[in-house]
Amino acid sequence: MMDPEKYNILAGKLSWDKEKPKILIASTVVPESVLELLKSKCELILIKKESKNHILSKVQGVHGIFWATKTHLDEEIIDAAGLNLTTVCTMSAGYDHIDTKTLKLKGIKFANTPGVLNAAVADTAVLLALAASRRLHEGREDIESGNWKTGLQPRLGVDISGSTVGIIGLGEIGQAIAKRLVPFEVSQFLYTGHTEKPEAKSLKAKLVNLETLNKEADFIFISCPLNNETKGMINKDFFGKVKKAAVLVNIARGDIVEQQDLIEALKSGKIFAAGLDVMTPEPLPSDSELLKLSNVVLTPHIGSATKKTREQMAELTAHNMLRGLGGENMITPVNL
Ligand SMILES: O=C(O)C(=O)CO
Repeated sequence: MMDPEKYNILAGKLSWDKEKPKILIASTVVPESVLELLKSKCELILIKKESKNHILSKVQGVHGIFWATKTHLDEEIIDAAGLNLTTVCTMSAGYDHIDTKTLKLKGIKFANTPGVLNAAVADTAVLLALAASRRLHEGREDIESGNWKTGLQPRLGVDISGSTVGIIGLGEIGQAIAKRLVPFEVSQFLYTGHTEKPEAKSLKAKLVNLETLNKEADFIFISCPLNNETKGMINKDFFGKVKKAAVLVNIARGDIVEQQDLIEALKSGKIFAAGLDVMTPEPLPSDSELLKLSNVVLTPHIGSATKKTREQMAELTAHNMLRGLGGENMITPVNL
């Protein structure tokens, strides 16, 4: 349910001098309650097809872009919007699909939706870690193919209890993953990052470099943003040093991992298993080699896909948009 007071929004007070501002909403996933709120203040231009040409044909003259698609919001679309455009809000935490350089150059305000999805994404990470380490996919295959052996199961998994968990990027999502794993009796948490995180103290997590995490972690969680520094960071070199019984979980972005190198590592037994919510490309083609591997558990980028979380993301995006258009401080702006 929408709570107009939640963000202390100027919902009632917001008014425009002349006509209502126009917002392009590139989404079919925005809840009706959020559309209603926006409709009361703005003229909405709804994009029902995710095709770039369709978006280009609708975007001209808009004041705001509410972006809830993984389509690249690139310079061409931003240019096509024209000079009215003041505010872009993405209904996502990550914004590697947004041309922030062009937004900055043009002085366009930008906001994302951090925070509200931490729990859902961290839950997905734990789901994948357990599923991959306990060979969920292979077990299912055994049942389906009639290969379920009687007696004690020979397909042995690896334990989280007593393990060393490495978290690449101890931001809010990384911390939420670690907090969920504490009751699993993890032996120690390692994390990588540029600086020590104050929150790491209560988790007794130790800041290490990627090389140390690579060599020591039994479970490796990727929870950092995709950028020039992290693109392709988990590659052949990494898999050359990883523990044979290690489990890799990626809930961040597919491009942080060199996917072909991961496939080779999974096939050759350099790594035990992987649980991936993100991959390259998305959607993954149905003939991808990843789908042929038994030691991989895949989910189709469902990290934030719960009803409550998506409603909260949409609400936050809407409130950012109204504030941005109204010249107020946005709730979760990105400093470009
Ligand atoms: O919001 C995001 O960036 C996500 O990818 C959620 O899974």
